Amino acid sequence: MIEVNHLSKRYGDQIAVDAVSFRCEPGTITGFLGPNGAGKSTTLRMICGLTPPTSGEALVCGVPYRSLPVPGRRVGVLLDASAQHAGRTGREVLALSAQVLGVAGARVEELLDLVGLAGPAARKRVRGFSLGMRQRLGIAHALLGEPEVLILDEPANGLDPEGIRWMRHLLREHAARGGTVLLSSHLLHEIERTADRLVVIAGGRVVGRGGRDEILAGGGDLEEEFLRLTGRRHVIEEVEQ
Ligand SMILES: Nc1ncnc2c1ncn2[C@@H]1O[C@H](COP(=O)(O)OP(=O)(O)OP(=O)(O)O)[C@@H](O)[C@H]1O
Repeated sequence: MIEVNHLSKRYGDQIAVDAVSFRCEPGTITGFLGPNGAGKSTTLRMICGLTPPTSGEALVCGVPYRSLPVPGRRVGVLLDASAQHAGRTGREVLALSAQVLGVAGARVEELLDLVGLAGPAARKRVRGFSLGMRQRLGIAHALLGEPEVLILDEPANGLDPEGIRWMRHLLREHAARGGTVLLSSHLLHEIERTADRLVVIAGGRVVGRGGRDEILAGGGDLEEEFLRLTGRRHVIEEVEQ
């Protein structure tokens, strides 16, 4: 469960996130959408205790993220796939975190296999990884502590079509087991297929929130609805004229 209550972040004169509220329930995948600079990453960083909010609060499993005794056991986070130590191999990255989380070494091998980084890839240093391989390692890292909540910022970035499909199944299975998923992405078609709930923000404010079918009840696709909600449709129409 994730609860975001009137969360705001101000940088100087600029309000990056403005009284954002939403909930992500167990057993659901929530797609978090918005144009560039809308405030998605800032919101996710505040939920994960990396950026202090100016006001409001975010609770994960009922408490602020930083109050969880071993956060990686409750919440799997992927915010920046390039944040891993470039000089370590994929196996080393996971083995170090497994020690911190008190996770058995066998889980590292299981995850390398699950994300397609077993064999020679596991011995390669992260600096030699493609973007897709970094994302796969980041997803393995998020899953390491068998958390019930997953918070993923653009996890499909750099994945090939097979990888995107694999991730969709992985997230659906996680939700089917009662897990909670919050997923930001610019891949609207993918979000439309994966998420069952949507939160749309623009200019730091929530402009749409609800079940996917409810939001798409007008009969349009998610791209149309996204452009309407975020007030960008007229910009596209001007460009197309
Ligand atoms: N550390 C910071 N200092 C100052 N301004 C910031 C900082 N971090 C984010 N911002 C500003 O806050 C706004 C929201 O940024 P954020 O990265 O949350 O957007 P986003 O929705 O994740 O965008 P994108 O889709 O491009 O990744 C932007 O205007 C950004 O410039």
